[in-house]
Amino acid sequence: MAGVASSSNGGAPPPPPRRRRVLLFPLPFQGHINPMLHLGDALHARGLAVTVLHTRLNAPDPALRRPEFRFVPVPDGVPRDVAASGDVIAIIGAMNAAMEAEGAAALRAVLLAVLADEAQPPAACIVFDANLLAVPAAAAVVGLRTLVLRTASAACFRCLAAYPMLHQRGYLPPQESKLYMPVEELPPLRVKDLFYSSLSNHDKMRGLLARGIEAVKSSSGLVINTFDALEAAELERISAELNVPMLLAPGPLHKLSKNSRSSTIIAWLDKMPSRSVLYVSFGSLASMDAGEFLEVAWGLANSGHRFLWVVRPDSVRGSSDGPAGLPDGFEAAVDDGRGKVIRWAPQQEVLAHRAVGGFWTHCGWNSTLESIGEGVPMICRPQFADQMMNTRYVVKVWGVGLELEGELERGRIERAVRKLMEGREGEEMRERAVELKEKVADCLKIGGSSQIAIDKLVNYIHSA
Ligand SMILES: O=c1ccn([C@@H]2O[C@H](COP(=O)(O)OP(=O)(O)O[C@H]3O[C@H](CO)[C@@H](O)[C@H](O)[C@H]3O)[C@@H](O)[C@H]2O)c(=O)[nH]1
Repeated sequence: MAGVASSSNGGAPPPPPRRRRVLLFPLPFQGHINPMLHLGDALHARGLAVTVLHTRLNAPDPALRRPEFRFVPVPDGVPRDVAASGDVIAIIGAMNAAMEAEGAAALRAVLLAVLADEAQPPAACIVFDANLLAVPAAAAVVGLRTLVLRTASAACFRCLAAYPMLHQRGYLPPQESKLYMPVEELPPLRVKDLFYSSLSNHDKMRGLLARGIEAVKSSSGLVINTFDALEAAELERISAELNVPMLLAPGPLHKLSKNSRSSTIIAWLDKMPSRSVLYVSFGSLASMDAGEFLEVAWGLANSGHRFLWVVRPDSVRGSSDGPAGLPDGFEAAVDDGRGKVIRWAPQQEVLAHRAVGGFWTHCGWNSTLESIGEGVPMICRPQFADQMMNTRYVVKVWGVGLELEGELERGRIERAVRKLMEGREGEEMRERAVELKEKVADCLKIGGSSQIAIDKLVNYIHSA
């Protein structure tokens, strides 16, 4: 009976389980840092201490830092010219080469120092981004268990695991004449939806992927930022086809985080009617040329709809010195206050705002999940990597968006905006998006699939 059983400590309640610590190591890009920090928020909320390793490149923005986490720098060794090139595959390659040098000595030294920190609870494992290839060997040497976080979809992981097969069977590299050919092994994808790299980076990409898959198989488990109701079939196929020790889908991770940012842009949205604003943003990496930028500006202005457009300082190729200039006459065309151009948005808060009725996105996986999580339908304009396959799922599988294909041209943009914001088709997409939002809410409830996945992860961490 509780409270009366005798015990060797004289009837005192048993001590609480020893607090444990989890180490997180994201890749130095916003789209990878955000989900890792959100995972950290969810684990911290379950009582775990969190230490975030970061390279010079991925030192999280001060606005994203959490006072309750510890942040520890790791030397990345990426030469400045490579870092400045913006070539993601080259940056990852240089980082892995430098980190793996001398048996990953620098990373091992950091891990040993972190493990030796007696002011912190004992470290139980490291969750690392799938692309950081030096981690498994370094963690093994210091006796730390590993888990891999994939920040893209389950469908994307499946596609990457199939990369050798896609080459052997002639789907890749993609040929112009076969772009619309279905990939029978990976429905509903077509050749044009596949993740592939430019030919110049092809061998690096192949090596990176092969080792990334090995890292998953040799770790204790794989965490994918997705949720069961969204990608049930893809998750099942991963379980059946790949020998992954533990597969967890606790997403959408941003919904497990209570971290929110305020901004003057929210006050602007507060003044707008419900569902009247199109939010336009292409993530943290995608860019366009000056001609396309002009077409986007006029397409938005001519649509007659309200919009909030994120133009990063490096959004227009060849203009990294400052924000791209808006075309003459543009501001006058929207001077009724219906358009706003900003350099960066608190995106999750913007998408959650009742005034936002649509999202024109590049379909990075975080943006896709953030839109789905708020029931906001999308105009999809993918550029590279997994964005084409995310678009395919948004349009064909979930029916919550339309694709803007072909050359970026103002008339085409205007028509797409009108279709989403005022057409019957757009309304149907919005209804389906709201249904998906409800599924997100279900998976986040106590007993929901995402919460169960986090429970399993916490149990695993405590099992050390
Ligand atoms: O003004 C902005 C623009 C973006 N974001 C945030 O930045 C992140 C962007 O992530 P994502 O939408 O995934 O785009 P990318 O930055 O392009 O992400 C890279 O990483 C993703 C996850 O692996 C991949 O799906 C993408 O293709 C890849 O380009 C999201 O959390 C956004 O909320 C803001 O907060 N404010």
